[in-house]
Amino acid sequence: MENTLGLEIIEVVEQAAIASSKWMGKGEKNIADQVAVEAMRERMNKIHMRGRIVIGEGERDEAPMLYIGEEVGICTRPDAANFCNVNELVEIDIAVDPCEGTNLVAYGQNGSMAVLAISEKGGLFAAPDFYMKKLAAPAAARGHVDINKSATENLKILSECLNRAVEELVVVVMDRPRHKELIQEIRTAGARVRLISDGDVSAAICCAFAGTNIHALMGIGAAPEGVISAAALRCLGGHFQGQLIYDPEVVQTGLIGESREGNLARLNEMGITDGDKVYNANELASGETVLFAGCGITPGTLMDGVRFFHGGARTQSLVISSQSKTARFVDTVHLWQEPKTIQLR
Ligand SMILES: O=C(COP(=O)(O)O)[C@@H](O)[C@H](O)[C@H](O)[C@H](O)COP(=O)(O)O
Ligand SMILES: [Mn+2]
Ligand SMILES: [Mn+2]
Repeated sequence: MENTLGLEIIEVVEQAAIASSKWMGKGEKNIADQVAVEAMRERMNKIHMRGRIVIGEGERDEAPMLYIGEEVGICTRPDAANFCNVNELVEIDIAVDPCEGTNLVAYGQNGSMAVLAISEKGGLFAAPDFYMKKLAAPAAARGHVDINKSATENLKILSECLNRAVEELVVVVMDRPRHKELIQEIRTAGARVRLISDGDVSAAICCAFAGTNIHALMGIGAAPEGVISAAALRCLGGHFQGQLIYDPEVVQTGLIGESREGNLARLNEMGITDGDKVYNANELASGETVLFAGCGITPGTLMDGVRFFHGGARTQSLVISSQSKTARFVDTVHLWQEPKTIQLR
């Protein structure tokens, strides 16, 4: 799967990032999102594949493009037989967030990316549009930290696994009222907190890279983003656990349905009978082959944002593969005109 898709999915996230970054700092989050969706979909539909969106822009009929269940790729077209040997192609599932951190783009802040994860059919957990309690940490702490333990206990374990004092640990937490106590607990334990307004996918992935000075992600963010983060961390061997949150009182912000009971019933309808189950990275991204791709829209810890120059743009992407066990940082110069000289720095 990697051989045929690797380069193409880089272009998919690059195109989404370039389109969205044109709206950077313009205060128009919906447009920054919409153009990313359109660009991602257009490039995706040029790939020789039979893809299906399992995490996308919303349920069928509610979002017109990249909606859950939408089929993408040349080989899903009615006239596919003219282009592809349909029976030979592996069916793949795709989780997308064409603009992860729409507010960050709209307000010109760091940390937004165009992201996607791919696996063979059934290889990604089709997370409902709910919230998810998340715990991400470096590979050295995988299986040692535990989402069921307190933040204080996990910080002590992290400190042992990483061989650094709790005071030397940095935990990313989304700046939300629901995390007031969590933030206090982390600070009391002695660790330092980096509060982010949006963009917890980037924070989760940073945990798996030494040198980012991010050692854990704790707290509640969106469930679909949890699956995309898990896909990357599964490939990198990092720690990721996620637990769906269905109680509106716990979340305190955002739309999550009317009641705890109603949400549990909705989960049941989707076949999720244990609403409290804790999923690890291998369960959220269980496929034999998993690929993650992300491209910076605005500058971030792992990747630079899109930089325009006269007649082109430069992007930085990250492609992670479970198959080749690689994390490739890809630096691309996109030329829209005949170049005279390519400016490297
Ligand atoms: O920041 C985020 C928003 O994603 P997007 O809508 O694609 O721009 C995500 O990283 C978060 O995981 C999540 O969506 C956020 O925590 C939602 O929670 P809230 O803002 O408190 O309702
Ligand atoms: Mn998002
Ligand atoms: Mn988004």
